[in-house]
Amino acid sequence: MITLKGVGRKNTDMNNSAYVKSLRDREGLPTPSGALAVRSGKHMARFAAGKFIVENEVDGIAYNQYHHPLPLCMFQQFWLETNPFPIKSKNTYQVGNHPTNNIFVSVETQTHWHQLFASHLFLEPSGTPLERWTLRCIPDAKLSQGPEVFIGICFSEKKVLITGTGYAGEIKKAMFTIMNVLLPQSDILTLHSSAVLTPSNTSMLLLGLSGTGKTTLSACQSLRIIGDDEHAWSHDGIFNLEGGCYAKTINITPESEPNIYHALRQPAILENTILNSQNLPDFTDDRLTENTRAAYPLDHIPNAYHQVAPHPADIVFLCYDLYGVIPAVSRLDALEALAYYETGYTAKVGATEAGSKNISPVSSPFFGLPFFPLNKATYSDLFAKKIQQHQSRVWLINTGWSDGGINAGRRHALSQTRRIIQGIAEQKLHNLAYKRHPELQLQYLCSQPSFPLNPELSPAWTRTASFKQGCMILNKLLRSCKQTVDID
Ligand SMILES: Nc1ncnc2c1ncn2[C@@H]1O[C@H](COP(=O)(O)OP(=O)(O)O)[C@@H](O)[C@H]1O
Ligand SMILES: C=C(OP(=O)(O)O)C(=O)O
Ligand SMILES: [Mn+2]
Repeated sequence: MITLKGVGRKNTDMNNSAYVKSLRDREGLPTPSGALAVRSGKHMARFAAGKFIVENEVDGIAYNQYHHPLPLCMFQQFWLETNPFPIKSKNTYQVGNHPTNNIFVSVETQTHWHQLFASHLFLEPSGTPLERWTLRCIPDAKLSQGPEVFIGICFSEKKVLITGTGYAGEIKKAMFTIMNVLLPQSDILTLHSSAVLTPSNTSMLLLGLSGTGKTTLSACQSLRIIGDDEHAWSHDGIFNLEGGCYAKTINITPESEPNIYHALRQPAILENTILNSQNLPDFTDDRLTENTRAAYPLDHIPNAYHQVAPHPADIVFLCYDLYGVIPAVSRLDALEALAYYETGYTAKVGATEAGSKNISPVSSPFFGLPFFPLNKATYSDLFAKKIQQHQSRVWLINTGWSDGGINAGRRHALSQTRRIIQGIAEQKLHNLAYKRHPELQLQYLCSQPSFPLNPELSPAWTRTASFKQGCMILNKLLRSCKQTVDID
């Protein structure tokens, strides 16, 4: 019998049972820390092109390259086609850590490890749900007339169907997409962000597309993690939609990211990490994928905060700037904040989306367009209203490339970014000296003895043609922020 240590306090029974059954059925291997190493199969990244939403069921869906319309009868047919596949495991969870603004989802999986994933990422039911959904995940199913990978959402029958992919991230992101449709109907803004509680008992949100640092920066020694990826902002504060984290593990070390590294213990899942002959994970090995992932309950991070948190005093946009034109940290006024929120300039990094192996600049409104299916005005208007109502300060942090950009510069150091986040949380950045950006007009923090920054935009760099070219592209994006433009 396998003994369990360090199990988080939620979903404990389900965690234990799915973990043990997964090992029993040889779905994965136990690593020395007790984490379960599994492989997701051919697809090891989110399928960006493949989500379908049944048509004519919800007002305001903006169908685009991420969300395609599907007739109800097709969805029903696909569902029936998965009936012959044995369901190994079934359990019900809550999505949304709020007594009333939540939904219940019954998760049916073909493997125990996908159920274990659901038990880490979702919550034990305790509230009163707005709706009750069913999610079926059958990686082995090949639909007769469907695409190779199918992620379908049907609002009338409250069903989600995932076939053709075993990448566990699809499970959580499908539920996120549903929450992004349901909650705004009650004036609740949903955000692709991590969230932390600051020492002054306010919350801080960190919005960003995949790879910009949400998970890493939320797992920090001095701030309390609320969640690493999906949050909602309601009239009573900020709450996590999830109950666990889904962290990238490539090149992780106990020194670089101690909280996350130590969270990789029983019954965490390691997805697509290669093990050595002693079953020890080799986090440097990217032969399977660079997008190696770990899923674990929120309680695996010390001092996690499980309540509805106070309204955010500070909101940070994390941007992975390839051009090196965005300074380490800038403060945005309300108009700038809205423009950057609607534009979501950043880069796609690290193969989180299938097909995006190389880094490319992208505009992804709300820092996550693939998960926000409603008309853009829904999210923009709510964002504008909330920051105005709660007087939240908005910051833009570049976690990407500094002076010289990706071709000639270096990435902003994680230690410096952490120091900036800490400075914001402790309200130490307000009274420092700022400069006006020569091309983007932002007010950015300059290096000063009480808060050294290395590098700051150097005058030599700002005079170059490359700098001006990068700024021109970004300015164009910001001006055309009403429409999505892929600029690669
Ligand atoms: N300055 C920086 N800020 C944040 N992350 C950084 C920085 N420099 C390097 N990184 C690395 O970038 C990755 C960010 O990934 P992650 O936190 O998982 O992003 P997200 O949760 O937004 O998808 C991590 O591997 C982290 O170590
Ligand atoms: C799981 C994901 O989240 P992130 O990469 O933002 O952590 C994803 O985008 O597929
Ligand atoms: Mn993340």
